[in-house]
Amino acid sequence: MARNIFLVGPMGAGKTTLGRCLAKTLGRKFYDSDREIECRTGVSIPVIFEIEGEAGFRQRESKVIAELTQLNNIILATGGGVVLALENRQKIAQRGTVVYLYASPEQLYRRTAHDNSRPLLQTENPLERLKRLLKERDPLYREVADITIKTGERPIKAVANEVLRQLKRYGNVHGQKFSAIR
Ligand SMILES: Nc1ncnc2c1ncn2[C@@H]1O[C@H](COP(=O)(O)OP(=O)(O)OP(=O)(O)O)[C@@H](O)[C@H]1O
Ligand SMILES: O=C(O)C1=C[C@@H](O)[C@@H](O)[C@H](O)C1
Ligand SMILES: [Mg+2]
Repeated sequence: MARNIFLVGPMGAGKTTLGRCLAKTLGRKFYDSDREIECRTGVSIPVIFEIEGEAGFRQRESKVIAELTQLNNIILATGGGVVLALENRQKIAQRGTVVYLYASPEQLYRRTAHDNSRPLLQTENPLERLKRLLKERDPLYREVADITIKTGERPIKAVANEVLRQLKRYGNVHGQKFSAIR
């Protein structure tokens, strides 16, 4: 049985985009904790933040993480704040190989500036917010990560290939067939 692959990292790191790409290449089922919360509630994340606050959202997130980490052979893109709760960090670290996607605050800003689906970035100065969040959370991402990948300015497919190389070295995709992404 292949171990789960969990993607962690800040908003805009590419967890959702890369997770989909990896799942397709590896023939595994893909989940996204943010999408799962939206499906279950029937509303968008900004609406959940508006009605229940961040605390309400975090409770829903922990419930989803507890359930999804029980599955096998999946690829899971997590929300950027999943690592804040110790219980989430423990479950993620125990139940899969964890890949931390790193990008600089400036890169994250460029990738997230075009959409308003991230309530924590709806501020006067989203770049400053990203810097602060990354400073606070980087040690937590590193605490759970088995593999850290700098996404830099590389296109998604190049990042996906690097993740695949590392996972292979790590033994996660050992024995599994996957076609290199071109
Ligand atoms: N390596 C990359 N190079 C260029 N653009 C990228 C890269 N990775 C992601 N992007 C783009 O950045 C945007 C955000 O990516 P994505 O939604 O996958 O991030 P995320 O890590 O899932 O964020 P969140 O935590 O908010 O869910 C998307 O438009 C995606 O196409
Ligand atoms: O970094 C965060 O705290 C968040 C990231 C997104 O994935 C969503 O989970 C939500 O917008 C909060
Ligand atoms: Mg995402």
